[in-house]
Amino acid sequence: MNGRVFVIGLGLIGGSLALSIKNNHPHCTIIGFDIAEKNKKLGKMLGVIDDCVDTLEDGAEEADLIIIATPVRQAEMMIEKLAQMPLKNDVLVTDVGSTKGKVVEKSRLLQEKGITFIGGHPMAGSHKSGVSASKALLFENAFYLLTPEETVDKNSVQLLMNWLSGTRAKFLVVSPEEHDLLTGVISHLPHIVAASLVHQADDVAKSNELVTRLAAGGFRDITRIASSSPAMWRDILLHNKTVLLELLDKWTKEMEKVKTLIKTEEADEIFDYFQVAKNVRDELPQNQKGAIPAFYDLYVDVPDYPGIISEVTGFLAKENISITNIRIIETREEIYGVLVISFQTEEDRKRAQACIAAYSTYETSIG
Ligand SMILES: NC(=O)c1ccc[n+]([C@@H]2O[C@H](COP(=O)([O-])OP(=O)(O)OC[C@H]3O[C@@H](n4cnc5c(N)ncnc54)[C@H](O)[C@@H]3O)[C@@H](O)[C@H]2O)c1
Ligand SMILES: O=C(O)C(=O)C[C@]1(C(=O)O)C=C[C@@H](O)C=C1
Repeated sequence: MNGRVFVIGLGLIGGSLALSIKNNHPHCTIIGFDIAEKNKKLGKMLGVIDDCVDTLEDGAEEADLIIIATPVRQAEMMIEKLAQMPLKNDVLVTDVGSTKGKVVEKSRLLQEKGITFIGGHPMAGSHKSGVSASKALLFENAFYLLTPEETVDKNSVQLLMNWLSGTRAKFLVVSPEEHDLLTGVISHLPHIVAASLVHQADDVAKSNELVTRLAAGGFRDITRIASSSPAMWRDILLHNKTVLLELLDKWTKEMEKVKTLIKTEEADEIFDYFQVAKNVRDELPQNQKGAIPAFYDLYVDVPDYPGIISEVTGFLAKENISITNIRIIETREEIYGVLVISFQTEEDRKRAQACIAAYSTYETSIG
């Protein structure tokens, strides 16, 4: 497709969408805008956008597709501003925000001007922020939720899906209310719980610094998402207030139930509690992103000596396997460490596992 795409907010999601659109529509022009000058420069330098503009007006006026990719309260402001600007009659406006109710409500300002708005939410991401973390295939196999109002015609929805086909995501139309309930359960509440676990550990660490040194494996897995952007999550909680207050009530009751089981030492019921959770968790689809992180981690048990990281990355370099992240978790202090290497695709992870097995005797696992 030809045309001009205007991305407002050059962060992880705006940048990833820009890359995926360019992949499938190489003849389109992608223009970027961000309140932070450095993000515009970085976006251009990394080839994520073709060009950038100084003002919202400069990018919006000639655009055929406008993507709002800022935190959700800023997205509302962007809609207000766009509704006061001269735009092309047939421009399509969409957003990527993690909440939909308030954004879609605000979009009626655009609809009153005859401008089509379709709420959108690619259901994959990362705890990393910023345009430098952008990936063209971040949304591959993930669900991409769309929340068009009834007044939006089907051709516009199809047109948006065509623009976004390079994401290789699976589109699903839901109402804004259903969206906010579902994401409240599988994304927003878990982020609150992850942050609360970190706060709790940090509190204990004030009197016992071993806590942070020992925090490995399980704690790191369950709290990875606590490293996400605080600005993004502040906005999400404020937007999805009603749903989250209800979910937090239910969560509190659930924790009370567990407390009682422990107090009364109900061994069989405690077993069942974990067994049911295990069954449900084990049945989650494996090959899709979404609630499952968009990075593929490989755990390598390595002896703890200087140069071990370059040794292992050297094996991977020989086979031309690129990595996106690497870190050591020290679970068994001074003897062995666990090297966690992240890859962009499942295929890269499999190749890496075979490569490490060929070059060394280090044990690997996929966590
Ligand atoms: N991170 C995820 O996992 C994820 C996944 C799906 C959807 N989302 C949603 O996508 C949106 C963006 O998240 P992200 O992870 O890309 O965040 P990010 O912090 O990486 O990027 C947001 C960008 O918006 C810019 N920005 C903020 N206010 C602005 C304004 N008024 N005008 C122009 N630019 C502005 C920031 O400078 C930043 O570059 C959020 O609404 C979030 O809810 C995030
Ligand atoms: O994988 C992560 O780090 C994410 O938190 C991604 C995640 C999620 O909760 O699944 C976060 C918020 C978005 O709205 C969609 C996806």
